[in-house]
Amino acid sequence: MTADMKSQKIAFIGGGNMAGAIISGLVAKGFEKKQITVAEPWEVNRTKMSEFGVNVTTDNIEAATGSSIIILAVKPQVAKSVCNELGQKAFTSDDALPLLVSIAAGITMSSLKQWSTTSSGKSPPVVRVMPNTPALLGEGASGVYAGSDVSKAQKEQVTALLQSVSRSLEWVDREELLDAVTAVSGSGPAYFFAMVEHMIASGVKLGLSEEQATKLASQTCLGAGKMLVEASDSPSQLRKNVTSPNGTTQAALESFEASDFASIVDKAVKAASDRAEQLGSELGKQ
Ligand SMILES: NC(=O)C1=CN([C@@H]2O[C@H](COP(=O)(O)OP(=O)(O)OC[C@H]3O[C@@H](n4cnc5c(N)ncnc54)[C@H](OP(=O)(O)O)[C@@H]3O)[C@@H](O)[C@H]2O)C=CC1
Ligand SMILES: O=C(O)[C@@H]1CCC=N1
Repeated sequence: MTADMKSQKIAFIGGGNMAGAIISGLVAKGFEKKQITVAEPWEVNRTKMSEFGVNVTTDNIEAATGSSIIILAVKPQVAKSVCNELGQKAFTSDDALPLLVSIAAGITMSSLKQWSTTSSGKSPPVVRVMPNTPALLGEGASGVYAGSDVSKAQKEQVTALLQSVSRSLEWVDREELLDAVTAVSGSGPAYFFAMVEHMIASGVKLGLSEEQATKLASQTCLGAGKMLVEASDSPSQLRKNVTSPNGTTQAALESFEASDFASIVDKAVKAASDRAEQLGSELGKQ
């Protein structure tokens, strides 16, 4: 972490799953616990957040006031009311407004800026980030898009923040590409969890104990993931390396293909991307 980041006050508005994953990663990477404040209405989540040693409050304005970076970590459906509240009550200084970093799926930069406009007509610089829950272990993948009024220093701060929790950090130059990021890596962990759930169920049907099947399938997912990231071979070559001619893997892959595996995955990823776009347009009209 840079010395500059150590002096920044960072507020999270919403202390749920994704905020918890990011905060856990930040604390593990040496961010000062006292530089982070989480505003969260639900006591159960406040207790979880306070276990990280960070400041916790129920008051969004208290968390946001004096912070140079405000991370909007509420559900998309709540983003408008929170932004309105920040614009009207937290962004009162005539000085430069803090950086608003939204992780909400689909919610567009123009909605975020419009909703958080102050009474004097100013809106904060906004960065949209699409992280994922492996941030919890410092193994996240994040996509980022910055508005044109975000300074170079602010981009560097966002990079430092996200690099602490993400192995892969991709800046995109068109906002709509964040819907693709959401569909591939934001929602992506759930696809692998679902695949492992099915593999465990199949292993149990074939006679393994649940514990054995869980350990074998989970470690296989981890091992394959590490090979994808660390080996120089492409995913396709790695698949070929496992697939002996007329062997067991070929039998399994042919079964996948008989159900049009590529089309199943393509439709699912497109559905996630479409839903992100739809959330942005539906909620943007409110
Ligand atoms: N989960 C994931 O894998 C990912 C999520 N995201 C995005 O992150 C955002 C948060 O998702 P996630 O963490 O899963 O959701 P959660 O519901 O777990 O967290 C949101 C938290 O915000 C709280 N909240 C509700 N209203 C307010 C308010 N007015 N002020 C402050 N806090 C409030 C909620 O409290 P309560 O429960 O009491 O309503 C809840 O604890 C979403 O916009 C999502 O699109 C992005 C990438 C991945
Ligand atoms: O399911 C969702 O809408 C959020 C965004 C990406 C992952 N979870």
